[in-house]
Amino acid sequence: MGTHNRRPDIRDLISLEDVMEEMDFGPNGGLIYCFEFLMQNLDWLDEELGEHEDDYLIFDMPGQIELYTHIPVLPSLINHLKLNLHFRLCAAYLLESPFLVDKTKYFAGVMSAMSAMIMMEIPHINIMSKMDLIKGQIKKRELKRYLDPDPLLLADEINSKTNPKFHSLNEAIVQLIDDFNMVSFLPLESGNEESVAAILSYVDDATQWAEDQEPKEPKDEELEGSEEVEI
Ligand SMILES: Nc1nc2c(ncn2[C@@H]2O[C@H](COP(=O)(O)OP(=O)(O)OP(=O)(O)O)[C@@H](O)[C@H]2O)c(=O)[nH]1
Repeated sequence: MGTHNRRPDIRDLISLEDVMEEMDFGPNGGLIYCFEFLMQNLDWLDEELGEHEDDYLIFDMPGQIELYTHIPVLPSLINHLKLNLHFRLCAAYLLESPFLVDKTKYFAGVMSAMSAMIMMEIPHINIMSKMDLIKGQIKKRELKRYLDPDPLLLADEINSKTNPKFHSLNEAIVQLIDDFNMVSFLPLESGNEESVAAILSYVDDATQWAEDQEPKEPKDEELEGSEEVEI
C-alpha cells in the first residue's frame, strides 16, 4: 500500500458555497451542479489523482443520499474510474447506528442502501457506523435483527403506529426488502482498531486486493451490549 500526503479536493475545482450563492441553488441542487461540473472536468480529476500502482485510495463522498439514488452522476464517475483509470472499486455505504432508535428512519436507510447498490453496480458493503454510541442500549439478539435487517421489525411495530391507510404500503416495503434480501450491515466503531481492520478485510476481499484474504467475521463480543436495556 502506498502512502500519499497530498489529498485532491474537489473544492479546488468548484466550491458549493459559490455555486449556491451565484446560481441561487439550495444545498442539494448545488451539490448536483458541482458533481456535474466535475464530470465535465474529468481531466482535472485525472491530473489531481496522478499515477497509482498498488495504491489504496479512499474517496470521501458527501452524505446527501440523493446523489446516489436519484441521478446518474455517480455511475458515470464510477465508469470513468473503472474503465479509463482501471481502478478496482468497492462502495461503502455508512448508516449511523443512532438511526436504529427510529425504525422508520432505519428502514429508509436500508432502502437507500439497496437503491445505491442497484444504481452503482459495483462491489458494495454496508456499514453500521458509530456503534459505540448505542453500546449498552440494545440487546445482542435484537441488534442482529438490525445488522441483517429483519423485515418483521417494520411489519410488527410500524403498523401499530401508523394510520391503517399506510398498512398496505408498509407491507409492500417489507415484501420488497424481503424479496431482494440484499442488505446487511457490518458494525464499525471508528476508534476500535479491530473493528476497522474487519471492515478493511471485507473491502480487500471485494476488490481482490490480496487474493489470499479471508473476510473476518465480526467477533461476537463486538456486538455485545448490556442485556438490560433496550432502545
Ligand atoms: N462516537 C463516534 N463518533 C464518530 C465515529 N465516527 C465518526 N464520529 C464523529 O462524528 C462526527 C461527524 O463525522 P462523520 O459522521 O464522519 O461526518 P461526515 O460523514 O464527514 O459527514 P457527511 O459527509 O456530511 O455525511 C465527527 O465529530 C466524528 O468525530 C464513531 O465511530 N463513534
